[in-house]
Amino acid sequence: MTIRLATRASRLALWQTEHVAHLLQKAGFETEIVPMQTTGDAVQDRSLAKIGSKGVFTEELENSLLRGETHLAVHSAKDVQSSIPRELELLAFLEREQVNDVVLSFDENFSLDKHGIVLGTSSTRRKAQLRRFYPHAETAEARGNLQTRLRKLEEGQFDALVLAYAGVHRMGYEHLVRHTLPATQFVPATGQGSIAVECAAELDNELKARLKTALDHPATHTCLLAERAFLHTMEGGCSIPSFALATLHNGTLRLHGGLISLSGEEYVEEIQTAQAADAYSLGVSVADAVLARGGREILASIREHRG
Ligand SMILES: NCc1[nH]cc(CCC(=O)O)c1CC(=O)O
Repeated sequence: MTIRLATRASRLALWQTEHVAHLLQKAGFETEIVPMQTTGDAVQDRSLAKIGSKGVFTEELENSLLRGETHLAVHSAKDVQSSIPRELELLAFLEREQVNDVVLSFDENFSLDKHGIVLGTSSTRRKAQLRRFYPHAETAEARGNLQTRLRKLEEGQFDALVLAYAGVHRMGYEHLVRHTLPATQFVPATGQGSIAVECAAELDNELKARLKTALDHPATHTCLLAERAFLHTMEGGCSIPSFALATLHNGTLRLHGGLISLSGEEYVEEIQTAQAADAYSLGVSVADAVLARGGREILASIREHRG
């Protein structure tokens, strides 16, 4: 049978969807890739925090699932909103790769320690983390897909670009990496480095099970459950500077989550562990602790700032 795959049309999205198609073909399925434009692709002149975070990269793909035009939608797990409609289901998370953020520059001698450097990023989390850990650096808006951002870097709109290693690796830009930011400090966004596969809840159960077997990486799935429960409990979506990274070792799940103010001054982090079976409640518990220990005030000041 032919599985129709909904995807954004960016090069990164197509790479990720081809990867999914390849795994499905190995499991005996035929595949057809159906690229589409999303609001997030169309609106390039405003930061994501300003267009709103609710599914700007996913909604059009989800509508195609709901209309039955495609069987699966392929997303960067990071771009999937923390709660999805009941008619849809997150079926699989592909094995996660290196989760770190990295700094890219055409200048081989680029150093983060230099004064007056300008770093391109469109993420509120990265801006806030840079303000906290590299206060002498300036940040500049860098919206658009990876190719657009690299073009802006090449044009000299900033000295370096901060990106997820996962996308840099998938696009073959590793030769431009000058720094790997430690994930203990620049804790990544929920889901960074994994690919999420979504389907309509009403898709045939036996087909769902076969697709899940072909695609899902159970350890990654467990980590993402905890991170997504954290994000959901934080009530802030992807436009607030929250971060969460779960790791699984010998059945023990560890979740490092937190929230940082836009200025980088206020910082609340929490690390807890639990059994893998309790992934969801671990995410809720870490978020509750962050909110109780000052996170609520940070969220309120971010909302006030946005107006
Ligand atoms: N928000 C855009 C986005 N969504 C997923 C990735 C990278 C790939 C990944 O994290 O899986 C990126 C680019 C970036 O943050 O540098």
